[in-house]
Amino acid sequence: MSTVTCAHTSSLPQITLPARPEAIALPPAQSALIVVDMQNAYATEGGYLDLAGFDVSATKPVIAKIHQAVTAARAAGMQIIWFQNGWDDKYVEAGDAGSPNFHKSNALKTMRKRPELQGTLLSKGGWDYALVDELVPQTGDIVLPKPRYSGFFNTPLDSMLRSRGIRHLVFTGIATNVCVESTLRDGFFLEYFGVVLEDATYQAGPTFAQQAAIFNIETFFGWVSDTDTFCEALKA
Ligand SMILES: NC(=O)N/C=C\C(=O)O
Repeated sequence: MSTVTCAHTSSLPQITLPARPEAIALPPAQSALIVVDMQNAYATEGGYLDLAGFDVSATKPVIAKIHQAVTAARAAGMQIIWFQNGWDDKYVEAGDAGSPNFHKSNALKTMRKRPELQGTLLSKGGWDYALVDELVPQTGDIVLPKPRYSGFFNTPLDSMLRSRGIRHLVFTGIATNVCVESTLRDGFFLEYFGVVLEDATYQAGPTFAQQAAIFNIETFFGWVSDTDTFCEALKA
């Protein structure tokens, strides 16, 4: 089977990650493991997605897979980047009625429907905004707040990656079909190689949303692998 190799990092030490639609070469020192929005909002019952009517009951195994991937990536010298989605407690960063985000964000819509929740969902400093207890950033990791679905919008992500020579992004987190896919797509347009560890992600919505996102990534925007394969490849 062929292996995709970035022409600009091919002289660096590489691992070969078995993936779909084909294996991809990753130089660990020029790769980042991105953990997308593993906050109570997205992974814990009583958080935003749950309150908005999305099923989060099966996210525990995903948290365990992310922990496994982060541990292996850190040991291999990969940069770990934790995204945290949300806004200031007055929701100025969320945008007013002149922003599509005001109209489409299910967190903002849920709070308008249930005013007793106002100020609680995805608000910086609150429980909903916090990362889940099981996943704790360590010294040297980057924790990056982001105000929109894509981690590349209104954040310093692109310059942080370019200043470190990082061209390869390995994605985990929630939700596959929203913030994971949005960031991976924007990365593709910015010339980053994006890989998703399928079992370390979870969708917002029905399972077909996960399948469609994985299909799109595998077919058009990047590569798809899984956590055990990633950890094995790093060990080798
Ligand atoms: N982290 C995400 O994928 N978020 C999805 C929906 C939202 O933030 O409203």
